[in-house]
Amino acid sequence: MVIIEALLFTAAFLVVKYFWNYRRFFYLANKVPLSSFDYSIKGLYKVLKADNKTIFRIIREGFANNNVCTKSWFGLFLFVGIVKPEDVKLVLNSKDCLDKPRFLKFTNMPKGSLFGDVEYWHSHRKLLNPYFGARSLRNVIPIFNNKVKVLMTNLKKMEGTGEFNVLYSMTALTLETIIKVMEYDVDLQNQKSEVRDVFIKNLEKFLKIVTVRAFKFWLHPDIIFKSTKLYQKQLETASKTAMGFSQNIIQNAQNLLQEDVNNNERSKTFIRALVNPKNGFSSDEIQDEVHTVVLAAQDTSAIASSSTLLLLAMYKDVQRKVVDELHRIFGKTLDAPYLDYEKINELHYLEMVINETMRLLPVVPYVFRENSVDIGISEGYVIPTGTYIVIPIFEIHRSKKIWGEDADQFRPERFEKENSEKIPSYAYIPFAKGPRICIGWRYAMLLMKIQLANILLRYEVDTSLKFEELEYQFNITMNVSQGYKISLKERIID
Ligand code: HEM
Repeated sequence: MVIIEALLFTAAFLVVKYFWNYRRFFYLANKVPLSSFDYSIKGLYKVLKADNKTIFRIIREGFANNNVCTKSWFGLFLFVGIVKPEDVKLVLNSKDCLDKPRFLKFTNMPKGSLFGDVEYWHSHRKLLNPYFGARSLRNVIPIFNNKVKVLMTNLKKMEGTGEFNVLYSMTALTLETIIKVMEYDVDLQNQKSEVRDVFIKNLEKFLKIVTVRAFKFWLHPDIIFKSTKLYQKQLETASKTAMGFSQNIIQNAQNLLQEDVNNNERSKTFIRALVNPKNGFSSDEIQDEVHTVVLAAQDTSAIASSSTLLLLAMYKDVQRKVVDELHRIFGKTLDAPYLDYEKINELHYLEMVINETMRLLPVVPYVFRENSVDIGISEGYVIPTGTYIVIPIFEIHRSKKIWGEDADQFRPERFEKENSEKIPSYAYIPFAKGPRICIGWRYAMLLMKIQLANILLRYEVDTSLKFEELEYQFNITMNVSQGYKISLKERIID
């Protein structure tokens, strides 16, 4: 009896001590408006059962009240979403908000520059930055052009066969391309679809597991997660994705590095820089960074280009304008010539279309930060230290307050020079912004423009899907649940 009393007393003491130590945190959190998330038993049961489609819906519902900031509690974890571009700007540029939330670190995603601690991130980002600048990227444009030609040969097989999910072809392309940029070769695009799609379907499953785990906080501790079937499934799916190639990529780069060392030159490619012992990265760090870049590059660009094709298939008038621009630049041809850096930069209307697509269908719908000091935002609210700050790109991109009554409509002309000048800074952030802006944004835009120019010159793209009927699911990235179903017909040039 005495022991139980002592235990109860200690437990009560620890609870009081916890709340006393965090009294400022709870005081400030209390002032932030509560989201419309359903905290009842029924609501929590819904989360317990949620699939990736429902998770997306639940997060969206949380922002329905349109406040400057909105909080949700998951146990003692405080999530605060911010929607005003000026607050987003403040957070994304603050040196005190560079970290990713602890809950993402529970997800066993590779701890490369995407999810690493700030110190770790800083050294990796510094090393990688020069290789993703405009000058260095000119060197990879030949790879992009070559890989897109392989894509075109493979798409020929789909011509006239009815609707198919173009995401699989796009993912095979982006995966092969990033691996080639890392100076290794895999032949995925030419594989039979059953072989090729194994990689892609496993990546999809892997990301679904990561998302489900991130949302179900009771699965965060490794000791619990590792005893679940989900963990076995995660290991199984990871080994069947591109992550299975990482050792070959690294080994190959180590061999190639010798050339740079012999010629006494700076490492020619980022993969050689990464494996260069002079830069002091451990083998685990190198492997995680390779996984990160492969994961970050492949799914994202494939979704963005598939989404663009899907919207162009729905909006034929816009497709016509893109093709007019292509004909103006390349002549009335079915076969795109080699696209160099200068030619790619002439594709202004195509760029507006890609921008408008990523506004309506942002590939990364939410980004997260954790603040190491209290952060004051609009209307006097203060986000207490240690909050998981949510930047809901999807909501910001669809906000009627920012974009007007037609915010839900596909209208690339918003990005015409004179109109885009009126878009508030940080209202359009498909690649995030600030010091942790997507390192691959230029890479992605160049590759997408080459792909789309090739496809749209040759094919008229069609779909039976309607924009208003699209449903979305959250797998860290955002996907259209129905798939990116399009059909291809050879274009008739008038
Ligand atoms: C359309 C394509 C892409 C989109 C929409 C996209 C979007 C994003 C976003 C929103 C972030 C910030 C994530 C966060 O702060 O939590 C990010 C980070 C990152 N992206 Fe991308 N990305 C794309 C393509 C790429 C490509 C092609 C690469 C590499 C070749 C890449 C590599 C990375 C890396 C390494 C980071 C982490 C940057 C850091 O924390 O410093 N991404 N991306």
